[in-house]
Amino acid sequence: MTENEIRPARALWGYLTGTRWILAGLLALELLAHAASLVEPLIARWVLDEMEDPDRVLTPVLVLIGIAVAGLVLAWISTFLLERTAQRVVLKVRRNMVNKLVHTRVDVVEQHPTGDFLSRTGSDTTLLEDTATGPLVSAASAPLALVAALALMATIDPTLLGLVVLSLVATGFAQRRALYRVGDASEEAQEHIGRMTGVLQRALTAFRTVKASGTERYEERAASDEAERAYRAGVCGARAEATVEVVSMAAVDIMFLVVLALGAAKVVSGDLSLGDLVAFLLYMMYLADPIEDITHAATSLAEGMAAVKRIEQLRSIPHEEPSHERQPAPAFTPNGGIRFENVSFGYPNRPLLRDVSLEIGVGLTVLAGPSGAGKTTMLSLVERFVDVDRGRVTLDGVDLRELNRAELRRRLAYVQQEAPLLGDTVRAAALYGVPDPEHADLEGALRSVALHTWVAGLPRGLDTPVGERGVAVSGGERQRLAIVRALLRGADVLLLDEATSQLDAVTERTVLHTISGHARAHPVVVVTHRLSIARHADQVVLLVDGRVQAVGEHSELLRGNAMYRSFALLDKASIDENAFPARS
Ligand SMILES: Nc1ncnc2c1ncn2[C@@H]1O[C@H](COP(=O)(O)OP(=O)(O)OP(=O)(O)O)[C@@H](O)[C@H]1O
Repeated sequence: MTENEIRPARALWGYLTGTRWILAGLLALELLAHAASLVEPLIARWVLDEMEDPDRVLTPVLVLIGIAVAGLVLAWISTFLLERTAQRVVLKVRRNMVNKLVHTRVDVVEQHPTGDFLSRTGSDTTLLEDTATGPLVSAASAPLALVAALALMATIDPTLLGLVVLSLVATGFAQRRALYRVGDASEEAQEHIGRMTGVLQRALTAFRTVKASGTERYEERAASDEAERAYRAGVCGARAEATVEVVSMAAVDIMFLVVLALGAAKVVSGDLSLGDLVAFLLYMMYLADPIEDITHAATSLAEGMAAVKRIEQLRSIPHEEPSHERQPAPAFTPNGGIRFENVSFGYPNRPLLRDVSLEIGVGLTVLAGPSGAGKTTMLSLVERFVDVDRGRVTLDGVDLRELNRAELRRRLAYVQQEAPLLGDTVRAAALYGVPDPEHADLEGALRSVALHTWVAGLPRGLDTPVGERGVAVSGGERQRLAIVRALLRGADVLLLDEATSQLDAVTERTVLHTISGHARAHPVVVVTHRLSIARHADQVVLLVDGRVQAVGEHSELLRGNAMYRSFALLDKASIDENAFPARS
């Protein structure tokens, strides 16, 4: 066995922790069932030997019936337990995968196709269900049953047994290659199913764009191409599986015929009694069962191992939380805040922030600058979605990398650029991630961003469904609901990434007042292209090409920085005194 085969086998063994005793019990039951079947030919011989005496034949017949009934009861119990155990194993693996996924790093999730994650968690684990218990028990019990049957056959006629063993070994060799093909084909099929899910997931997420671009056919083709590749791999696997099965069946048939011919000759020559030949042939027929079980177990395990490989790849994604983090975080002091100290950061093969130093205290800080300058990345560093390459970012003087990540994030409220809504209803979306939703002033927060009248007009008020991904809500409403959620978190620091970009001027004015009010007691960082808010900022940071080009008040930058002035001129509201009242 190569390391590539041993690793998934070891992983599968790991999944069985906690259910191994049940499996051992099931194995015992299975062996009992096999033992019962093994005794049957002996009793059949007993029946044949007693045929001439009707009084004595009744006992072996009754024993035969008793064994058959006991076999059926055992079969029911073991089938049920096998299924239940398989479900438990799959549940455990799914929980573990979900845990891995939600606790992994942001960059891992953002760089990996979502559909593939979904497919591994859903469809690969379903495949595991067929492997987790039944084939494993068969793989352990069937060979034992086979050996026991062979041992009993040896007591009848060693020459005939030699023939049978030879045939079995030859069969195993003939099936080997086909079994590898079953595993490879299954892995390939699952790979394509993952890609198909990815294509569909992407298309359905941007469904309006797909419709408006008239690209339904393109997306359809992309998804059905992947479905077809999965089908082709599946057919290839089915072919290999059929080969494995037929080789087994042929082996059993050929063995039976050869033994029958040779055995009959031996009976004629007087080397073997008729009863012995019948018993040997019954064992031959009995052998068909464990051989079929081994064949099924081998093909199921080949498919299961392919699924385990893909599950393990997902389970090996890195966890976000390094162990060295200190906890708890120091208490927030009003004079504290965030500080970037000579920070440099780059994405793989793409240097971005260069020697950024910046102090963000209580008050409103606006991060402005051209697209791609690194503004969102600066917020990502504060949230520790990514970590600095050089320098450090501190909160209240403590390096963020020394803080417990969960504790750090509890102290931050963040609205990401697309302001997605999570939660089924308006209420759930507004209270998502709020630590004490019972006591949150939802009404007041909605009023502060001018959403209260909108909510009052909804058919079911706060309990109105927002639709998947919040599509039943307009862009501006979504952004304001996201701001409500951030405000209600009661965090020390508020981070807003383009959170007002879809608001009309009047609504924006109300929201900016709320944000400015919040900034009187908290550090608030706003990333924006719309400089209307900059007039009210305590400091505006102009970030260009990953460097801080200028820091100052809006009016200072207007006077002293040509690039900022050109941005502001294009955004008339930022220099129009009447756009909304200036900061008092
Ligand atoms: N996860 C990532 N992996 C690789 N490159 C990234 C990643 N995230 C952002 N970038 C790149 O880093 C640069 C800065 O991105 P960032 O989102 O920080 O800019 P920004 O100033 O917020 O831009 P915008 O104003 O357009 O939102 C961009 O060129 C972007 O392509």
